Amino acid sequence: MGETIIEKIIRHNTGKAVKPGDIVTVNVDRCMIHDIFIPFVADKFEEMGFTKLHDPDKVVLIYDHLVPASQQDDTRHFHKGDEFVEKYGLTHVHRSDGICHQLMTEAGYVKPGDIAFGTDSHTTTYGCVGAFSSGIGYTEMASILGTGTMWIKVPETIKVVIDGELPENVMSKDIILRLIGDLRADGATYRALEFSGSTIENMSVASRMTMANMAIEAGAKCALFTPDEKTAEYCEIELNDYQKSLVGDEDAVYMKTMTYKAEDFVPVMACPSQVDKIRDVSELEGTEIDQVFIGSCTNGRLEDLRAAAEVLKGKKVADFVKLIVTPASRKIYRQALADGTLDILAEAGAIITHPGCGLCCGRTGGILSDGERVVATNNRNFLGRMGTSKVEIYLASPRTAAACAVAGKIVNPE
Ligand SMILES: CC(C)[C@H](C(=O)O)[C@@H](O)C(=O)O
Ligand code: SF4
Repeated sequence: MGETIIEKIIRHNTGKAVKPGDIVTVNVDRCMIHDIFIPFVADKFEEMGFTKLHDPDKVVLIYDHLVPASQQDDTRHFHKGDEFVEKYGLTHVHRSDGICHQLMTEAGYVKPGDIAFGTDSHTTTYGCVGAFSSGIGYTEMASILGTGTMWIKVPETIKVVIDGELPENVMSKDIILRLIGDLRADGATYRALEFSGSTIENMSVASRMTMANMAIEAGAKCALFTPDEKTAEYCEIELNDYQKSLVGDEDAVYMKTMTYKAEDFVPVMACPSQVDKIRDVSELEGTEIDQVFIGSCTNGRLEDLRAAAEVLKGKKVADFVKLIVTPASRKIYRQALADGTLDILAEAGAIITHPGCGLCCGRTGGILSDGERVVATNNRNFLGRMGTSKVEIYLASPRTAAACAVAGKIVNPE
């Protein structure tokens, strides 16, 4: 019988064919811990009685949520992390290079077909290169650090097929928002989302990353894209036979299949304060806004900044609106600097910040207060995430967000 991509990855890892519902132990190829959780992971690791890491090479520590510190207690996380690095010999450490999910594939830590875990819900992101990756808690992470293994229940797979050419003002963010609206926030709970079709094949790895990143907003355990030539180029590798085999088989068993025509997509937004409250931007036009945020592990990549720059070129951000732009990594920051993208954004009146999580989780720079409205390109519009609980967060694509910044209100990108 045929297999879905997740079933192939797990079979390759464990040496045994699996079916949904099986509980198996996998060898973890790479794991990621970020600054918020390192103190808890470190304490739990020692509490469990471990005295050395199973394999320091498999561990990546990234400071991103709290960098640079905005509250006094933040620095405690860095000190605790630095102690752990010293004591256990970690070598893959990033202290201000960007957001964890960007760095894990950008810096080459996760490759197609790998199994990776991270102490963050958006760890699903690495499915963009065809890896099985998922978020876990700090106790599970401590156990992985000591044993190199992790148990999982093999998920069922929902197949999503998208064919055709997207309208010009539509980005992959609009697709994943629409899908979350259709599935609802719990519609893919503990399932793998497997994407295919000509639209997906024509999409950049960066656009696939946006979609894999948000899979968790429908509850998915992971998202999977078949590795192809674009993936190989992005990962700077040649795909081996195993990696090339990561295609859902014709006769694989899927929980269900959802089919879309690319031409039918329009710019959309997730409205306050649920990720699955999806409306067409045209239904919301005219709603006044106070701020726009373009960044995060969802949409802080070069193509996102370029899309915003295309809209903002030669224009100005509306007087009363603050536009905050946060590249997802130092590499992206420097590329956007070198190719003039940041200059276009600065000229238009954007506030450009250091790479990191920044405003996405309401930490550094730009929190809002009662009655204010923000259009943002990140992945969650939960109550209180970017300021007080009376702030309204509308999630959108970078193209839509940039158009709103110019108009000072919600508008469709041209
Ligand atoms: C801080 C962390 C636990 C959290 C997550 O897991 O997603 C954060 O990254 C977020 O996006 O809300
Ligand atoms: S950018 Fe936002 S969503 Fe991504 S890891 Fe950071 S806080 Fe979480």
